[in-house]
Amino acid sequence: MGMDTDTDFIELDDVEKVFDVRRRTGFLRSERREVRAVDGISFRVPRGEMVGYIGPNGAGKSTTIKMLTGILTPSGGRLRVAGIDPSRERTRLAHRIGVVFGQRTTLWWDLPLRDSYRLVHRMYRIPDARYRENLDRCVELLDLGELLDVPVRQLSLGQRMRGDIAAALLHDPEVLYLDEPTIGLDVVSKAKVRGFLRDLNAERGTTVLLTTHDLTDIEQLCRRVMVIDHGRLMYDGALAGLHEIGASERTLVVDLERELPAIRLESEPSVRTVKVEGPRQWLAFPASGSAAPLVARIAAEYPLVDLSVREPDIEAVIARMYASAGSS
Ligand SMILES: Nc1ncnc2c1ncn2[C@@H]1O[C@H](COP(=O)(O)OP(=O)(O)OP(=O)(O)O)[C@@H](O)[C@H]1O
Repeated sequence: MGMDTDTDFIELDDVEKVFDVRRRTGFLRSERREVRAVDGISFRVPRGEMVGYIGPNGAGKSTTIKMLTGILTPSGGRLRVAGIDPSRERTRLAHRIGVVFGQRTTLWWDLPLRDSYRLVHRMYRIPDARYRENLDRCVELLDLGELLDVPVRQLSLGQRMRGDIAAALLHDPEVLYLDEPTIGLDVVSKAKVRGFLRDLNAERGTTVLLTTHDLTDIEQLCRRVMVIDHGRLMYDGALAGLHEIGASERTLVVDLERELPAIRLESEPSVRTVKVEGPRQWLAFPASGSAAPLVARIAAEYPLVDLSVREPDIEAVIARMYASAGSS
């Protein structure tokens, strides 16, 4: 275990996962089809990094995570986590990774949290002192004190999620895979979970791979983000880079005195009205240009009440990335 496992802590080289799907096409007839859920992905994650892994539904995120835990065996390519081939040594790897799926719990539904944790304690053969120390820490930082004796099924979604995160951390994993850890949570619970993950990463150096549809999670937690679509890596880099990709257009939000047909400016052909909602209209214009002449023209030709300029947000940027990938 030298430098290599630290810089290439998670290692994927041209990893593929192909599913054979049978589809019924008629009575007694079916056809076989290949679904390339992951289609040749390569990346490295150094120890201690917190990386966002994002993409639209069906992009291949869960399939990647399942291969990283050893639940699924890759159809091709090479994959290592902490130097371990996950599907070959799933049990050995299990002692070094933690997994949290936002959509389903790994806790025992009818048991109080405390009992679930005791089972985890035994399953992973965690030394007693270590277990107590980790449990105390999680209880304090995740605010679980009052919840320990409540059966899991009686917990709110946010409480359960915090309970799940604690369960995944009791055995001191070096890597944490989080699949939608803030899905369905209210604002306060989201903030709590994010704060906890940030501290965990900073204090313990836990490597985190985070899948989410909530880009605020990424904004607040990850400096690096990977975007996957159709099983391929579309982007791997700083979050700021995603902004740049989309910086080609800004939006002018115009409030008129009354509802009018979409604004059209003969003198500004590069401006498009992208949305009309009552007296409010949204106009997209090139970021390289100035908004001032545009504003002057609109004021001259339309009954203008108010306006504001909006910078592109990453949601829009990613949507556009997908749109351009789909049309190529
Ligand atoms: N066991 C399976 N058998 C057949 N096809 C599968 C299987 N698991 C996933 N797929 C297909 O592989 C593709 C990728 O699925 P995957 O669940 O990895 O996407 P995802 O990015 O996690 O999506 P979501 O955000 O909706 O969870 C999809 O087309 C999916 O239908």
